[in-house]
Amino acid sequence: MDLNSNQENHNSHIDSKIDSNINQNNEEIELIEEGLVKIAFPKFDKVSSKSPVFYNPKMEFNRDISVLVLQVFQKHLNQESFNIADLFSGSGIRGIRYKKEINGAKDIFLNDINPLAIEWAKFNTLENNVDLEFSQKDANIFLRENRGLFDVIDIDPFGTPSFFLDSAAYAIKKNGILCVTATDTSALCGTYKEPSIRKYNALSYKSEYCHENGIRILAGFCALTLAKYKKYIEIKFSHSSEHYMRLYFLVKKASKATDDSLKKNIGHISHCPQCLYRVTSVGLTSPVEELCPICGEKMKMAGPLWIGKLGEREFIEDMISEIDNKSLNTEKQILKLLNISLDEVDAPTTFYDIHKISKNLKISAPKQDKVIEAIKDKGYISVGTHFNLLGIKTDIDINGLKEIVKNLSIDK
Ligand SMILES: C[S@@+](CC[C@H](N)C(=O)[O-])C[C@H]1O[C@@H](n2cnc3c(N)ncnc32)[C@H](O)[C@@H]1O
Ligand SMILES: [Zn+2]
Repeated sequence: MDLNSNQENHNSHIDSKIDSNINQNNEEIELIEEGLVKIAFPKFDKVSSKSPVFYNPKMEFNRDISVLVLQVFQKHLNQESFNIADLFSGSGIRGIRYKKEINGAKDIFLNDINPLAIEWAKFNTLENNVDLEFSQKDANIFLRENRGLFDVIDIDPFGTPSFFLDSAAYAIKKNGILCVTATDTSALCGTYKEPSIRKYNALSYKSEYCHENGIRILAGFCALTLAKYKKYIEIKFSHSSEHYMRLYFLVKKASKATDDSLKKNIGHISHCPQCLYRVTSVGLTSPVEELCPICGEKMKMAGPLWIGKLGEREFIEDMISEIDNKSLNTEKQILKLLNISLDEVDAPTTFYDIHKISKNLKISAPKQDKVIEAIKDKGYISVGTHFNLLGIKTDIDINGLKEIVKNLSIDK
Protein backbone atom coordinates (compact mmCIF):
# COMPACT_ATOMS: atom_id res chain seq x y z
CA MET A 1 0.00 0.00 0.00
CA ASP A 2 1.32 3.47 -0.81
CA LEU A 3 1.24 5.17 2.55
CA ASN A 4 2.43 8.58 1.36
CA SER A 5 -0.17 9.09 -1.31
CA ASN A 6 -2.88 8.00 1.09
CA GLN A 7 -1.54 9.84 4.09
CA GLU A 8 -3.72 12.93 3.78
CA ASN A 9 -6.92 10.99 3.26
CA HIS A 10 -6.09 8.69 6.14
CA ASN A 11 -5.29 11.58 8.43
CA SER A 12 -8.55 13.40 7.77
CA HIS A 13 -10.40 10.10 8.16
CA ILE A 14 -8.58 9.44 11.44
CA ASP A 15 -8.99 13.06 12.64
CA SER A 16 -12.72 12.91 12.19
CA LYS A 17 -12.89 9.74 14.25
CA ILE A 18 -10.59 10.72 17.10
CA ASP A 19 -12.48 11.34 20.27
CA SER A 20 -11.66 14.79 21.68
CA ASN A 21 -10.80 13.04 24.96
CA ILE A 22 -7.69 11.45 23.52
CA ASN A 23 -6.61 14.47 21.54
CA GLN A 24 -7.56 17.31 23.87
CA ASN A 25 -4.67 19.53 22.75
CA ASN A 26 -5.52 18.97 19.11
CA GLU A 27 -2.05 17.59 18.41
CA GLU A 28 -0.85 16.50 15.00
CA ILE A 29 -1.39 12.80 14.40
CA GLU A 30 1.14 10.38 12.93
CA LEU A 31 -0.15 7.37 11.01
CA ILE A 32 2.12 4.43 10.23
CA GLU A 33 1.76 0.99 8.67
CA GLU A 34 3.65 -2.04 9.89
CA GLY A 35 3.01 -5.72 9.21
CA LEU A 36 -0.74 -5.98 8.61
CA VAL A 37 -1.78 -3.04 10.79
CA LYS A 38 -2.14 0.74 10.70
CA ILE A 39 -1.41 2.65 13.88
CA ALA A 40 -2.07 6.27 14.87
CA PHE A 41 -0.60 8.28 17.75
CA PRO A 42 0.24 11.92 18.61
CA LYS A 43 3.21 13.11 16.55
CA PHE A 44 6.54 13.68 18.35
CA ASP A 45 9.94 15.00 17.23
CA LYS A 46 12.31 12.46 18.73
CA VAL A 47 11.78 8.87 19.92
CA SER A 48 12.06 9.04 23.70
CA SER A 49 10.38 7.84 26.86
CA LYS A 50 8.91 11.36 27.09
CA SER A 51 6.77 11.10 23.94
CA PRO A 52 3.04 11.24 24.83
CA VAL A 53 2.46 7.73 23.41
CA PHE A 54 5.55 5.67 22.72
CA TYR A 55 6.33 4.30 19.25
CA ASN A 56 9.77 3.43 17.85
CA PRO A 57 10.00 2.64 14.11
CA LYS A 58 13.43 1.05 14.67
CA MET A 59 11.77 -1.75 16.66
CA GLU A 60 9.86 -3.05 13.61
CA PHE A 61 12.61 -5.69 13.23
CA ASN A 62 12.08 -6.73 16.86
CA ARG A 63 8.29 -6.91 16.38
CA ASP A 64 8.60 -8.83 13.08
CA ILE A 65 10.82 -11.44 14.75
CA SER A 66 8.37 -11.64 17.66
CA VAL A 67 5.51 -12.45 15.27
CA LEU A 68 7.61 -15.24 13.78
CA VAL A 69 8.73 -16.69 17.12
CA LEU A 70 5.23 -16.65 18.57
CA GLN A 71 3.73 -18.26 15.46
CA VAL A 72 6.26 -21.12 15.68
CA PHE A 73 5.61 -21.44 19.39
CA GLN A 74 1.83 -21.45 18.85
CA LYS A 75 2.24 -24.32 16.35
CA HIS A 76 4.44 -26.28 18.78
CA LEU A 77 1.99 -25.74 21.64
CA ASN A 78 -0.96 -26.67 19.43
CA GLN A 79 -3.60 -25.96 22.07
CA GLU A 80 -6.93 -24.15 21.87
CA SER A 81 -6.06 -21.18 24.05
CA PHE A 82 -3.06 -19.02 23.20
CA ASN A 83 -3.24 -15.92 25.38
CA ILE A 84 -0.67 -13.15 25.15
CA ALA A 85 0.08 -10.29 27.55
CA ASP A 86 1.61 -7.24 25.87
CA LEU A 87 2.75 -5.84 29.19
CA PHE A 88 4.05 -2.45 27.97
CA SER A 89 1.79 -1.84 25.01
CA GLY A 90 2.47 1.84 24.16
CA SER A 91 0.46 2.61 20.99
CA GLY A 92 -0.79 -1.01 20.97
CA ILE A 93 1.15 -1.91 17.84
CA ARG A 94 2.69 -5.10 19.20
CA GLY A 95 -0.46 -6.70 20.62
CA ILE A 96 -2.59 -5.64 17.65
CA ARG A 97 -0.04 -7.20 15.29
CA TYR A 98 -0.02 -10.39 17.37
CA LYS A 99 -3.81 -10.68 17.06
CA LYS A 100 -3.83 -9.95 13.32
CA GLU A 101 -0.71 -11.85 12.26
CA ILE A 102 -0.46 -14.94 14.48
CA ASN A 103 -2.84 -17.72 13.51
CA GLY A 104 -4.42 -19.19 16.61
CA ALA A 105 -3.77 -16.11 18.82
CA LYS A 106 -6.75 -15.99 21.17
CA ASP A 107 -7.02 -13.41 23.94
CA ILE A 108 -4.51 -10.58 23.78
CA PHE A 109 -4.16 -8.27 26.80
CA LEU A 110 -2.72 -4.78 26.33
CA ASN A 111 -1.40 -3.15 29.48
CA ASP A 112 0.34 0.21 29.94
CA ILE A 113 0.63 2.53 32.92
CA ASN A 114 0.12 5.59 30.69
CA PRO A 115 -3.63 6.34 30.37
CA LEU A 116 -3.15 8.17 27.06
CA ALA A 117 -1.34 5.14 25.60
CA ILE A 118 -4.29 2.92 26.51
CA GLU A 119 -6.74 5.38 24.93
CA TRP A 120 -4.77 5.30 21.69
CA ALA A 121 -4.34 1.52 21.88
CA LYS A 122 -8.15 1.24 22.15
CA PHE A 123 -8.57 3.53 19.18
CA ASN A 124 -6.01 1.57 17.12
CA THR A 125 -7.66 -1.70 18.06
CA LEU A 126 -11.02 -0.51 16.71
CA GLU A 127 -9.41 0.86 13.55
CA ASN A 128 -7.81 -2.52 12.88
CA ASN A 129 -11.02 -4.46 13.52
CA VAL A 130 -9.72 -6.62 16.32
CA ASP A 131 -11.03 -7.33 19.76
CA LEU A 132 -8.52 -7.09 22.65
CA GLU A 133 -8.54 -6.68 26.45
CA PHE A 134 -7.15 -3.52 28.11
CA SER A 135 -5.65 -2.64 31.44
CA GLN A 136 -3.93 0.51 32.73
CA LYS A 137 -1.82 -0.69 35.63
CA ASP A 138 1.73 -0.92 36.81
CA ALA A 139 3.08 -4.04 35.07
CA ASN A 140 3.91 -5.80 38.34
CA ILE A 141 0.40 -5.33 39.71
CA PHE A 142 -1.15 -6.49 36.44
CA LEU A 143 0.94 -9.69 36.52
CA ARG A 144 0.34 -10.41 40.22
CA GLU A 145 -3.42 -10.10 39.63
CA ASN A 146 -3.49 -12.41 36.62
CA ARG A 147 -1.47 -15.47 37.56
CA GLY A 148 -1.74 -18.44 35.18
CA LEU A 149 -3.65 -16.59 32.48
CA PHE A 150 -0.91 -16.11 29.89
CA ASP A 151 0.86 -18.48 27.51
CA VAL A 152 3.07 -15.58 26.48
CA ILE A 153 4.23 -12.53 28.41
CA ASP A 154 5.99 -9.91 26.31
CA ILE A 155 8.23 -7.64 28.39
CA ASP A 156 9.32 -4.60 26.36
CA PRO A 157 9.97 -1.81 28.88
CA PHE A 158 12.10 1.32 28.82
CA GLY A 159 15.62 0.20 29.80
CA THR A 160 15.90 -2.80 32.07
CA PRO A 161 13.33 -5.61 32.40
CA SER A 162 14.88 -6.49 35.75
CA PHE A 163 12.08 -4.89 37.86
CA PHE A 164 9.39 -7.04 36.21
CA LEU A 165 10.93 -10.49 35.95
CA ASP A 166 9.91 -11.67 39.39
CA SER A 167 6.22 -10.99 38.70
CA ALA A 168 6.51 -12.51 35.22
CA ALA A 169 8.07 -15.63 36.76
CA TYR A 170 5.14 -15.80 39.18
CA ALA A 171 2.45 -15.21 36.55
CA ILE A 172 3.58 -17.19 33.49
CA LYS A 173 1.85 -20.50 32.77
CA LYS A 174 3.81 -23.74 32.90
CA ASN A 175 5.13 -24.29 29.33
CA GLY A 176 4.52 -20.62 28.54
CA ILE A 177 7.04 -18.36 26.85
CA LEU A 178 8.63 -15.13 28.07
CA CYS A 179 9.85 -12.55 25.54
CA VAL A 180 12.28 -10.14 27.19
CA THR A 181 13.81 -6.94 25.77
CA ALA A 182 16.61 -5.02 27.49
CA THR A 183 17.81 -1.66 26.16
CA ASP A 184 20.22 -0.91 29.01
CA THR A 185 23.07 -2.41 27.01
CA SER A 186 25.75 -0.24 28.61
CA ALA A 187 25.01 -1.89 31.97
CA LEU A 188 24.91 -5.40 30.49
CA CYS A 189 28.04 -4.85 28.39
CA GLY A 190 30.17 -3.56 31.24
CA THR A 191 30.61 0.11 30.26
CA TYR A 192 30.02 0.76 33.96
CA LYS A 193 30.23 -2.06 36.51
CA GLU A 194 27.82 -0.88 39.21
CA PRO A 195 24.55 -0.77 37.20
CA SER A 196 25.03 -4.44 36.24
CA ILE A 197 25.58 -5.38 39.89
CA ARG A 198 22.50 -3.39 40.99
CA LYS A 199 20.12 -4.55 38.25
CA TYR A 200 21.38 -8.04 37.42
CA ASN A 201 23.40 -8.97 40.51
CA ALA A 202 26.27 -9.83 38.19
CA LEU A 203 29.78 -8.64 37.35
CA SER A 204 30.42 -7.49 33.80
CA TYR A 205 33.46 -6.29 31.84
CA LYS A 206 34.05 -4.54 28.55
CA SER A 207 35.55 -6.73 25.82
CA GLU A 208 35.17 -7.45 22.08
CA TYR A 209 32.45 -10.00 22.95
CA CYS A 210 30.70 -7.89 25.63
CA HIS A 211 27.32 -8.09 23.82
CA GLU A 212 27.40 -11.88 24.12
CA ASN A 213 28.38 -11.59 27.80
CA GLY A 214 25.55 -9.06 28.21
CA ILE A 215 22.84 -11.31 26.84
CA ARG A 216 24.25 -14.14 28.98
CA ILE A 217 24.04 -11.93 32.09
CA LEU A 218 20.41 -11.12 31.22
CA ALA A 219 19.58 -14.81 30.62
CA GLY A 220 21.35 -15.86 33.82
CA PHE A 221 19.39 -13.31 35.81
CA CYS A 222 16.13 -14.56 34.25
CA ALA A 223 17.01 -18.18 35.06
CA LEU A 224 17.92 -17.38 38.68
CA THR A 225 14.74 -15.29 39.15
CA LEU A 226 12.48 -18.02 37.74
CA ALA A 227 14.24 -20.63 39.86
CA LYS A 228 12.62 -19.09 42.99
CA TYR A 229 9.32 -20.40 41.62
CA LYS A 230 10.81 -23.84 40.74
CA LYS A 231 10.72 -22.82 37.11
CA TYR A 232 13.52 -23.27 34.59
CA ILE A 233 14.16 -21.93 31.12
CA GLU A 234 14.90 -23.29 27.65
CA ILE A 235 16.10 -20.51 25.35
CA LYS A 236 14.50 -20.89 21.92
CA PHE A 237 15.99 -17.82 20.24
CA SER A 238 17.90 -14.68 21.20
CA HIS A 239 19.68 -11.81 19.51
CA SER A 240 21.55 -8.61 20.19
CA SER A 241 20.68 -5.96 17.60
CA GLU A 242 21.33 -2.22 17.44
CA HIS A 243 20.57 -0.74 20.87
CA TYR A 244 18.85 -3.73 22.50
CA MET A 245 18.93 -7.42 23.42
CA ARG A 246 16.01 -9.81 23.12
CA LEU A 247 15.46 -13.26 24.64
CA TYR A 248 12.68 -15.79 23.98
CA PHE A 249 12.51 -18.71 26.39
CA LEU A 250 10.14 -21.50 27.28
CA VAL A 251 9.33 -21.79 30.99
CA LYS A 252 9.02 -25.24 32.53
CA LYS A 253 8.26 -26.19 36.11
CA ALA A 254 9.85 -28.90 38.33
CA SER A 255 12.13 -28.38 41.33
CA LYS A 256 14.72 -31.09 40.54
CA ALA A 257 14.95 -30.06 36.87
CA THR A 258 15.37 -26.42 37.99
CA ASP A 259 18.27 -27.40 40.26
CA ASP A 260 19.85 -29.44 37.46
CA SER A 261 19.43 -26.60 34.97
CA LEU A 262 21.16 -24.07 37.27
CA LYS A 263 24.01 -26.52 37.96
CA LYS A 264 24.57 -26.99 34.25
CA ASN A 265 23.88 -23.53 32.84
CA ILE A 266 25.00 -20.91 35.38
CA GLY A 267 28.67 -19.99 35.49
CA HIS A 268 31.30 -17.36 34.74
CA ILE A 269 33.54 -16.20 31.93
CA SER A 270 37.05 -14.97 32.77
CA HIS A 271 39.16 -12.91 30.43
CA CYS A 272 42.76 -11.79 30.15
CA PRO A 273 42.90 -8.25 28.69
CA GLN A 274 46.64 -8.67 27.99
CA CYS A 275 46.76 -11.82 25.79
CA LEU A 276 42.98 -12.27 25.08
CA TYR A 277 42.83 -15.74 26.67
CA ARG A 278 39.37 -16.52 28.07
CA VAL A 279 37.81 -19.45 29.92
CA THR A 280 34.26 -20.46 30.88
CA SER A 281 33.53 -22.13 34.20
CA VAL A 282 30.37 -23.66 35.63
CA GLY A 283 28.91 -22.92 39.09
CA LEU A 284 27.78 -20.01 41.25
CA THR A 285 31.37 -19.27 42.22
CA SER A 286 34.28 -19.30 39.78
CA PRO A 287 37.14 -21.78 40.35
CA VAL A 288 39.32 -19.86 37.87
CA GLU A 289 42.62 -18.47 39.22
CA GLU A 290 42.87 -14.67 39.30
CA LEU A 291 46.03 -14.64 37.18
CA CYS A 292 46.18 -15.60 33.51
CA PRO A 293 47.80 -19.05 33.06
CA ILE A 294 49.41 -17.85 29.80
CA CYS A 295 50.82 -14.39 30.57
CA GLY A 296 50.30 -13.89 34.32
CA GLU A 297 48.12 -10.75 33.92
CA LYS A 298 45.17 -10.22 36.32
CA MET A 299 42.02 -11.76 34.81
CA LYS A 300 38.63 -10.00 34.64
CA MET A 301 35.50 -11.98 35.50
CA ALA A 302 31.85 -11.75 34.37
CA GLY A 303 28.98 -13.57 36.05
CA PRO A 304 27.04 -15.29 37.33
CA LEU A 305 25.73 -15.64 33.78
CA TRP A 306 24.10 -18.19 31.45
CA ILE A 307 26.76 -20.44 29.91
CA GLY A 308 24.21 -22.73 28.20
CA LYS A 309 22.85 -22.46 24.69
CA LEU A 310 21.35 -19.17 23.51
CA GLY A 311 18.95 -20.79 21.02
CA GLU A 312 17.66 -24.07 19.64
CA ARG A 313 18.52 -25.32 16.13
CA GLU A 314 15.11 -26.89 15.37
CA PHE A 315 13.26 -23.80 16.56
CA ILE A 316 15.35 -21.50 14.33
CA GLU A 317 14.80 -23.86 11.38
CA ASP A 318 11.04 -23.66 12.00
CA MET A 319 11.29 -19.85 12.04
CA ILE A 320 13.01 -19.96 8.64
CA SER A 321 10.25 -22.21 7.25
CA GLU A 322 7.53 -19.97 8.69
CA ILE A 323 8.84 -16.76 7.18
CA ASP A 324 7.20 -17.36 3.77
CA ASN A 325 3.77 -17.49 5.43
CA LYS A 326 4.18 -13.97 6.83
CA SER A 327 4.32 -10.50 5.37
CA LEU A 328 7.29 -8.91 7.12
CA ASN A 329 9.05 -5.79 5.83
CA THR A 330 12.33 -6.81 7.46
CA GLU A 331 12.28 -10.35 6.01
CA LYS A 332 15.73 -10.07 4.36
CA GLN A 333 17.38 -8.84 7.55
CA ILE A 334 15.64 -11.57 9.55
CA LEU A 335 16.80 -14.32 7.19
CA LYS A 336 20.37 -13.06 7.45
CA LEU A 337 20.16 -13.12 11.25
CA LEU A 338 18.52 -16.58 11.36
CA ASN A 339 21.10 -18.13 9.02
CA ILE A 340 24.05 -16.87 11.03
CA SER A 341 22.24 -17.88 14.25
CA LEU A 342 21.99 -21.42 12.89
CA ASP A 343 25.76 -21.44 12.36
CA GLU A 344 26.55 -20.27 15.87
CA VAL A 345 23.82 -21.96 17.92
CA ASP A 346 25.96 -24.99 18.85
CA ALA A 347 29.33 -23.17 18.87
CA PRO A 348 31.43 -22.46 22.01
CA THR A 349 30.88 -19.44 24.31
CA THR A 350 32.56 -16.10 23.39
CA PHE A 351 34.21 -15.24 20.08
CA TYR A 352 37.42 -13.71 18.77
CA ASP A 353 37.69 -10.51 16.77
CA ILE A 354 40.45 -10.92 14.18
CA HIS A 355 41.17 -7.17 14.21
CA LYS A 356 41.62 -7.19 17.97
CA ILE A 357 43.97 -10.19 17.78
CA SER A 358 45.95 -8.59 14.94
CA LYS A 359 46.27 -5.36 16.94
CA ASN A 360 47.41 -7.42 19.92
CA LEU A 361 50.09 -9.02 17.67
CA LYS A 362 50.89 -5.64 16.04
CA ILE A 363 50.30 -7.00 12.52
CA SER A 364 47.76 -6.26 9.74
CA ALA A 365 44.53 -8.23 9.96
CA PRO A 366 44.05 -11.09 7.47
CA LYS A 367 40.64 -11.71 5.83
CA GLN A 368 38.11 -13.26 8.19
CA ASP A 369 36.96 -16.01 5.77
CA LYS A 370 40.58 -17.15 5.32
CA VAL A 371 41.01 -17.44 9.08
CA ILE A 372 37.71 -19.36 9.40
CA GLU A 373 38.84 -21.85 6.72
CA ALA A 374 42.33 -22.26 8.20
CA ILE A 375 40.88 -23.08 11.65
CA LYS A 376 38.49 -25.62 10.05
CA ASP A 377 41.39 -27.22 8.17
CA LYS A 378 42.98 -27.96 11.53
CA GLY A 379 39.82 -29.82 12.58
CA TYR A 380 38.30 -27.21 14.93
CA ILE A 381 34.84 -25.60 15.02
CA SER A 382 34.98 -22.26 13.19
CA VAL A 383 31.89 -20.14 12.46
CA GLY A 384 30.80 -16.50 12.29
CA THR A 385 28.54 -14.79 14.82
CA HIS A 386 25.67 -12.28 14.62
CA PHE A 387 27.18 -10.40 17.59
CA ASN A 388 30.00 -9.09 15.39
CA LEU A 389 30.32 -9.69 11.67
CA LEU A 390 34.11 -9.80 12.08
CA GLY A 391 33.90 -12.30 14.95
CA ILE A 392 34.79 -16.01 14.92
CA LYS A 393 33.48 -18.64 17.32
CA THR A 394 35.93 -21.49 17.66
CA ASP A 395 37.27 -24.09 20.07
CA ILE A 396 40.92 -23.62 19.06
CA ASP A 397 42.99 -22.08 21.89
CA ILE A 398 44.22 -18.48 21.76
CA ASN A 399 47.83 -19.42 20.94
CA GLY A 400 46.74 -21.72 18.10
CA LEU A 401 44.54 -18.94 16.74
CA LYS A 402 47.33 -16.36 16.98
CA GLU A 403 49.60 -18.70 14.98
CA ILE A 404 46.99 -18.89 12.20
CA VAL A 405 46.42 -15.12 12.18
CA LYS A 406 50.22 -14.53 11.98
CA ASN A 407 50.59 -16.98 9.11
CA LEU A 408 47.78 -15.37 7.12
CA SER A 409 48.78 -11.76 7.76
CA ILE A 410 50.27 -9.91 4.78
CA ASP A 411 52.99 -8.65 7.16
CA LYS A 412 54.42 -12.17 7.39
C1 LIG B 1 9.34 0.76 25.22
S1 LIG B 1 7.69 1.26 25.43
C2 LIG B 1 6.75 -0.09 24.79
C3 LIG B 1 6.78 -0.20 23.31
C4 LIG B 1 5.85 -1.22 22.71
N1 LIG B 1 5.99 -2.53 23.34
C5 LIG B 1 6.10 -1.30 21.22
O1 LIG B 1 6.54 -2.36 20.70
O2 LIG B 1 5.86 -0.29 20.53
C6 LIG B 1 7.44 1.13 27.16
C7 LIG B 1 6.03 1.43 27.62
O3 LIG B 1 5.96 1.05 29.00
C8 LIG B 1 5.07 1.94 29.68
N2 LIG B 1 5.43 1.81 31.13
C9 LIG B 1 6.48 2.39 31.78
N3 LIG B 1 6.51 1.96 33.06
C10 LIG B 1 5.49 1.09 33.22
C11 LIG B 1 5.02 0.28 34.30
N4 LIG B 1 5.65 0.31 35.49
N5 LIG B 1 3.96 -0.53 34.10
C12 LIG B 1 3.34 -0.55 32.90
N6 LIG B 1 3.72 0.20 31.83
C13 LIG B 1 4.80 0.99 31.98
C14 LIG B 1 5.31 3.27 29.02
O4 LIG B 1 4.17 4.10 29.18
C15 LIG B 1 5.58 2.87 27.55
O5 LIG B 1 4.41 2.96 26.78
ZN1 LIG C 1 46.98 -13.52 29.49
